[in-house]
Amino acid sequence: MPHVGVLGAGAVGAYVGARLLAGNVGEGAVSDLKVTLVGRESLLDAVEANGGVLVTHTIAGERADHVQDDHFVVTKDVGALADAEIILVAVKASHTEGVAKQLRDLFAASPGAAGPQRTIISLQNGVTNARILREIINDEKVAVLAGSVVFNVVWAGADFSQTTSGDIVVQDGPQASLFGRLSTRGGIPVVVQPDITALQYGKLLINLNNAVNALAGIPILDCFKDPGLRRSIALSIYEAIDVLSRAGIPIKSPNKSSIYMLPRLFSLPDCLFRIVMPFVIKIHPKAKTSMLQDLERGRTTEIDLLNGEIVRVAKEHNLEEPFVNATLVRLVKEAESRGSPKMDGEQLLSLLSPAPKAKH
Ligand SMILES: CC(C)(CO)C(=O)C(=O)O
Repeated sequence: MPHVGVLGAGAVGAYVGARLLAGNVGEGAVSDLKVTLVGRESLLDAVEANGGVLVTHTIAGERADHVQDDHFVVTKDVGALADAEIILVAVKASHTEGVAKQLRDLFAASPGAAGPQRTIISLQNGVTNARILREIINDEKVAVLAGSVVFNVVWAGADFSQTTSGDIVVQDGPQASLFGRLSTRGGIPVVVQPDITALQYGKLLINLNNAVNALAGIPILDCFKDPGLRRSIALSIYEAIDVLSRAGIPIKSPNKSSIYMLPRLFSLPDCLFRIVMPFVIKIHPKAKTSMLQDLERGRTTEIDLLNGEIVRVAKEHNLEEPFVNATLVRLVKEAESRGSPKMDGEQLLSLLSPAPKAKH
């Protein structure tokens, strides 16, 4: 019976864990599965208040599955992952180093508890997590695979709803195909690829909309109705593509549409945007980016690893500071202490246009 652990069972982590169970336990299941969700007190409380049941809604709403806690464990204790063959890391990118140290110590204290091989799959936003986990854990019996979740999840109580379409992409390696099979049976298709770095940068470009969404403070669909907010997203993506290409970093789309089309799509006038958008991605009216959800929960965001990564790459390659993304980093950092400023498109666009240089 495979044991899959989720370390950082927030919106995405608990959703993926619950979908694995929905597709792989009970009547007609091909394999039996044990899932351990390591999360915060709020998850434990929500599951208890819901009679030990987790509910998941897939994007089209065609499936609402209930999984009972005789199939899973929810806990705050990382030690519960000692015998997990596969550990999905879904903590915020700012916590990667901390959990890597916890896992390193756990594995050192329980060698062999999960058999000859452990696999860690990073399901986090950003491009550096798998490397950090690999470097800190530094154990030849532990494979660390990069991964990327290309959809959004909104969490309320013990209810987890997938609110945009998209798959999971995972770097090939030990147990990647087992995870892929389990997840696909649970209704989340997994694409396994030998190297996913270019795809991770592609996902990062999609994630640049998180900052605009967080500053607007409204659901993604409402955000996309404002041409100024759409233009702000387009500007940040154009600028990022420019920085990454000048730095020689390849970019590949993690979904079916071309990543280079994305800023053009966001620059379309309302009437065209409304026609084209549904062909690119399905979005539920409740969808809010993880960055806005973080601001609403009073947490620090992943801004440094998203728009901040573009600023970092520019600096590393001695390029001019990317004004739009640097400004978004500054504004989101201010919002982390004050809450979302709930800007409209015109307000945000005016801040994203550099002041004209003084004439001598
Ligand atoms: C909404 C989505 C899918 C893309 O920005 C996301 O990854 C997030 O919320 O972090």
